[in-house]
Amino acid sequence: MLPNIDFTTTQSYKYLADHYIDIVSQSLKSLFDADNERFDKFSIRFEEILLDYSKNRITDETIALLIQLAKECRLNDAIKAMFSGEVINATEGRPVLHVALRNQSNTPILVDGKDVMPDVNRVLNQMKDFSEAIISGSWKGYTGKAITDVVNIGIGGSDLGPVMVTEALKHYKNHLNMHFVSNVDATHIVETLKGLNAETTLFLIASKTFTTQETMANAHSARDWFIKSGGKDQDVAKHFAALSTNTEGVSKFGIDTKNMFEFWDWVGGRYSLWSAIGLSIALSVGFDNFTELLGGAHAMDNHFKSAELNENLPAILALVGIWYNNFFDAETNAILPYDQYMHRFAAYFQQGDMESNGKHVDRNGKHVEYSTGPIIWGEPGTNGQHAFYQLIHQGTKLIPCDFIAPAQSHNPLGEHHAMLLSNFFAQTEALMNGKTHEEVVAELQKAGKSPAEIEKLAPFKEFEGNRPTNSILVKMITPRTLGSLIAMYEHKIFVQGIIWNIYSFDQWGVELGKQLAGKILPELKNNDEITSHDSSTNGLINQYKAWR
Ligand SMILES: O=P(O)(O)OC[C@H]1O[C@H](O)[C@H](O)[C@@H](O)[C@@H]1O
Repeated sequence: MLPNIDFTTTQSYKYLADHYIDIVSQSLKSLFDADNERFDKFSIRFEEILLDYSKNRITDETIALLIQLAKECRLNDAIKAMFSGEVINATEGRPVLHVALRNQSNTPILVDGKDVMPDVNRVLNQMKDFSEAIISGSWKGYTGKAITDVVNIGIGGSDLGPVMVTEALKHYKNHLNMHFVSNVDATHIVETLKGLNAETTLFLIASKTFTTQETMANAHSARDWFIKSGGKDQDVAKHFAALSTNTEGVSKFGIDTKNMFEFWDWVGGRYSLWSAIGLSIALSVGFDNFTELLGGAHAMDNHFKSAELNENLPAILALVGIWYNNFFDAETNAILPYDQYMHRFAAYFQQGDMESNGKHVDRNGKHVEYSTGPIIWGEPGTNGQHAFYQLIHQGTKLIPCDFIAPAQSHNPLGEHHAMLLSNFFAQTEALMNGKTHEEVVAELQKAGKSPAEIEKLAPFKEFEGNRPTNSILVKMITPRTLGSLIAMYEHKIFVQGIIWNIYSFDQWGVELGKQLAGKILPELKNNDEITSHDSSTNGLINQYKAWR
């Protein structure tokens, strides 16, 4: 059982509310001036990851109170409940065990009294054999040729994780061409299949439920394309594999269950890249690298379970996030990787975080009186700097940012990496220090501006500063480091969900739109005028019918 505590009724919450009044008037700059130890105090090293959270609007007292808050909300009991396979996803009646998928220590993890590890290891071995056969070319297509192209068909968690990781680890990629089709918009599959050869193409149908409309539609279209291109029904087995929990659905579709890579209902869709859903990753970078990715995540799991809260990366990130979300009323959190390979990282955690903690009902089924999950967004640096950083620096909204960068580039080329990293360092410094009126005036004087001009221009050129950031510097983006980073954010999301007293592992909010689309689809089959909805929806449907 998860604890069930309204965090706003705790002692520490009340202290934090008072403490906020104290902190809100202080500048980050003055906090640094007052404490030489600040970086050492507010940074944590884990393997080849350094989290510097000193550029946050916090003091020793803030952290102590936030840790007390986590304790009052019985975070440690919640962590134990997750790792021991308790049914913590209560509204779906399931345990939450993505940690079992990367449990390289192989310690037993029980679900209904049965150790899940033998099944986890069996599927990992199946993935190993299959990926090795495809990569080596010993697996032949229906005309005897080796596979050259892999198309993963899936959406949401069955797409975002594989896309994000295969992009982030592109440096480790082999000769296979990877493609990802998610959108039900035919453009996605049509454009992807252009130029592909059915004889050398492998389709992975990735769907936990094997009922998702978009994925099923794309899978059927892929199969039709395969048959039209010359493949026969009996050849499907050589070109289609399924990654799913739904054996019946898979065989109904016509995929031999020998080509099915199983996972289980205790793996949430947005936590599934570690499962059979990660087969496209194993194909793209090889099984050894996939194992390294799992190893990095497992190391982070162990850290999360055992490190004291003041040295615990996911816990600290979560608590500092709560500080802004619930005391400063920050609505969003930007994730800004200074690494081109990680260009889908923010998009990945849009689902990871927003589908997990975008909830307004607490664990008692009551409407919460406080703010829960933040809006997650972001783009890789430095591109973001030339697009939306203006608002982060000078807008009216407080946007806590996570800056992520590798010290070493996979592509050392001239001064590029030093230039990239100089931006990474400069941005967090600029956001913290800002630029005072005096500094602006001095600069304009130096540029030869007249006093009148200076007076006019100065307000626009000033920066208030005091904008908080976390810096996450890693040695290099390797499969292991990436695995650790992903697991770090997963556990951050978990900690926040525990404190907000919400269920982070269901996603009922995506159902209503699906249901209504299911009702509307038959109404689009003929040209009859539609009157069954509100006037806006009727008007839009009828205009669509007139124009199509
Ligand atoms: O893997 P599937 O069963 O096809 O589900 C794909 C996606 O569908 C839903 O919209 C869920 O909200 C997501 O969490 C899930 O990842």
